[in-house]
Amino acid sequence: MWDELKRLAASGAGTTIAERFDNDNRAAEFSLNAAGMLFDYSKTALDEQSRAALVQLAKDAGVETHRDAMFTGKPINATEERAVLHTALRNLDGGPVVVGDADVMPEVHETLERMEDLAREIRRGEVTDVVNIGIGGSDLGPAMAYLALKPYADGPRCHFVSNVDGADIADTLRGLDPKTTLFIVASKTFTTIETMTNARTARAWLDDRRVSHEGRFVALSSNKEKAAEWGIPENRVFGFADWVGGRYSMWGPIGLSLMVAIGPEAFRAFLRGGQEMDRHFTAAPLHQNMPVLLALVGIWNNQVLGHATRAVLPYDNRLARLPAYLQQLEMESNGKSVAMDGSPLQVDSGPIVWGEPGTNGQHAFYQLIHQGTRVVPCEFMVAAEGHEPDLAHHHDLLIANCLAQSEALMRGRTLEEAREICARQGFERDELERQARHRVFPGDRPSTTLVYPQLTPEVLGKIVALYEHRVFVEGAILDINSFDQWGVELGKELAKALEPMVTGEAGTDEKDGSTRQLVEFVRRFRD
Ligand SMILES: O=P(O)(O)OC[C@H]1O[C@H](O)[C@H](O)[C@@H](O)[C@@H]1O
Repeated sequence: MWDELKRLAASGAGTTIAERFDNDNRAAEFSLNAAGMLFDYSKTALDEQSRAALVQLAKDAGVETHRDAMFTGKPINATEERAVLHTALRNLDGGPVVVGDADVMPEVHETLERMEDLAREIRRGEVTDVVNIGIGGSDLGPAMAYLALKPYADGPRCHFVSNVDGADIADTLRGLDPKTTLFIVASKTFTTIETMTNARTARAWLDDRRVSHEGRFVALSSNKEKAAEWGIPENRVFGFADWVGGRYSMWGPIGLSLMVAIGPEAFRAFLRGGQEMDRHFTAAPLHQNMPVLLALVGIWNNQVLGHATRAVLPYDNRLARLPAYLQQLEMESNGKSVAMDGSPLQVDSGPIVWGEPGTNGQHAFYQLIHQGTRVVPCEFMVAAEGHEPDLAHHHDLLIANCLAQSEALMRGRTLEEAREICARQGFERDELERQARHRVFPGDRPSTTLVYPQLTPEVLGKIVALYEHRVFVEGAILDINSFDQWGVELGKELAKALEPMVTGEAGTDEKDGSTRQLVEFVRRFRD
């Protein structure tokens, strides 16, 4: 099928995206309205044939069987022999979900209710600031969502400390009152060096100010023993099972900071949104299935056409951390070189994901997107309505900018048009020709646009679940295990060995010349 797709791509290469709009129905035929959102993928090089071939690719890869295996608790994370059931965390009014021979839903509900009790208590009490200490999946989800849902945040202020760089926690704690600050230590394993180092620093910060630890710490972890060892009382520990992957964990205890900020009701709305996307994903046929289509467009651009990156461009300032969140979700899930059976991948792994909110990006890196030599498929997203009714004219401009970019990418500007512009500006002959060439836009650059009504908790839930399932579908098609992350281990091991070299307790003889030189240079400032 890959060969067939490449053949279709080559045979379609002579037709531009803009020319494909000669068919009046293209916009409707190459978009999907589901779960209250519109996903428009008509500004891509796909045609009916290539889309059908991609749907067939998904079928051949057994996407539906894999999907059902995930939702029914089969151990699809085969390198760690774990089920993958973050969807159970948002299965609010769904049926039982069985892992092994036990229904996991009673415990999911019980934990959710305990979280809600604590969140209510915190929101009623004297806590002014909540500091979530976590990294990766124990940071990016709640940090992204806290910013996204600022209009709903009526609880204590939340802060997110992730980096082992002392600057992070120092800057966060400066100005906070130790008597009204609550620390949430969020770590699935409760062994992550960055998080445990920051948590110890938080404890020392309280000690230095002679404030008792009592009631000041909450732990979110799968490793309840380690959390207990750390001295956090059992009723302040919120556990989750190993079938919740770190980067898929914001729906459960890892979302506590968000729940405290926006309140349990709004958090439930977020879960409901995720569940609605799950229902769509499990019920809709592949060719009318939003996560599947988003994945197929991704596969087409990346593995078939060979575009190595994709830009996520939310025209929504509150989604500023979404690209970072998606970098972990997509790249930690699908950045792998071997198939499930350990053999080398036959095609490229998942793409490099990056992005920034529009319109800021327009004034920075869009130059390359429009005129660079490489094609960057763009994923635009925008809300029909903002949260600032008094500033509706800002929102109109925001939408206009978003739509203008996808139009510009597709249409481009011909040399002829550029010459006319230059002639109007008074350039003549050779100079006109030279100037005109700088003003040409190649066009024919693909993009998709997701439009949602407003960035509410429910809509955010839908968007996050949409991307989770997109990653799942791409992983299934590529025959990748999207749920392990062995690629992060080597650096961790080497860092452990390097620390005593940095402090001078161990020599660097065994290291390569470059590493030795770098350590020695740093050490010059220490002695
Ligand atoms: O939640 P933790 O166990 O502290 O893990 C935090 C993060 O670090 C790991 O190295 C993984 O790469 C991430 O997937 C994980 O989210």
